[in-house]
Amino acid sequence: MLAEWLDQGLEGRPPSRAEGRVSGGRFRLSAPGVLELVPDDPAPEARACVLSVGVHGNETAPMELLGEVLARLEAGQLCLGAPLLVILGNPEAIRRGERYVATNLNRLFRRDLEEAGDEPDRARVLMAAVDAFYARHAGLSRLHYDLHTAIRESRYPRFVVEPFAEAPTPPEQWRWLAAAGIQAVLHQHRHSWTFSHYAKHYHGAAAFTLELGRALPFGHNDLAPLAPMGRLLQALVEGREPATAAPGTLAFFRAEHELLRHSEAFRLCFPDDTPNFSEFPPGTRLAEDAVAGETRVGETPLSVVFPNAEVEIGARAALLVVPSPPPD
Ligand SMILES: O=C(O)CCC(=O)N[C@@H](CCC(=O)O)C(=O)O
Ligand SMILES: [Zn+2]
Repeated sequence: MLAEWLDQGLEGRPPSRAEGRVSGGRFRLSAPGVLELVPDDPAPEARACVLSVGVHGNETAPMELLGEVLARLEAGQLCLGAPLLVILGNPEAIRRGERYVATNLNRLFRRDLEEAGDEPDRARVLMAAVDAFYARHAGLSRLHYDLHTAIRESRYPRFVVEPFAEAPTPPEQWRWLAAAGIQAVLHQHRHSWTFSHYAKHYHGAAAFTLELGRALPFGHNDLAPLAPMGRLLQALVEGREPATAAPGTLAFFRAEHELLRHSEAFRLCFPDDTPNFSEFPPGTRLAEDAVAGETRVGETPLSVVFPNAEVEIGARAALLVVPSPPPD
């Protein structure tokens, strides 16, 4: 039923059952594409976990990975030990195989959102679902992993974005992520109104956007490099303490500037296939814009992450980042 729920959601079919049991607990569909699972007895190490996929409709590997975890739960190979909120972010975009339909859902997670339209409405549904879920499990530590894949190759194929927020990241996260095959961490320098930022900023959750390789169509993903991440997700589902590794394997970066597209006549001055975390020396011209003029690297080399000249006007066209010391 659970893996079937994911397939039905992807195909736009209504689910065959809105609630039922799995080993160790019960599940309920609380909104389209929103599945809540509640254990009979939460394990001592359980966190209240939000696991989201498909916030961008063309990022399929996380949906396949989470589908495998749900299939194991359904088959009785895992026993539910923690409350989970499993979210299919943008079902219509998933059905179309597109990043978004009208506007980027992952910029809309703010409580003062006033925009009208399908994606703003979806953001409101998801914010309400997260608020209600964390309120129902108020005694537990909060976690949100928002699973994505990136448009381009990357010097670090698997990395996380740590949203900017007051709440510090619990240090165990670095050990879990290192054991799960994450290679780099990018600390955001300002509010970004992404889904993971929402959970961290408004709920104090340990929250990340996880980039798990490149965005490819269904059936073209190699899930083998994501096996350690699959094991981390399984541990969270069972409420077990996940495997840990020394965080010394993680490369840490912090965002220094956000390059915005201000006009139609915006272009990036480097090839489209430049991998994430490519470094440019001082003086390099990075972008030209009819309104903002040109952007050049200053005295310190800058690396570029998520370069995309095709974003909506006013949106982020790249993050410019520098290495940073590991957190204490
Ligand atoms: O590869 C790209 O250019 C985009 C991949 C992607 O969707 N990244 C997320 C990052 C969210 C964050 O900054 O936390 C996004 O752009 O929404
Ligand atoms: Zn994405």
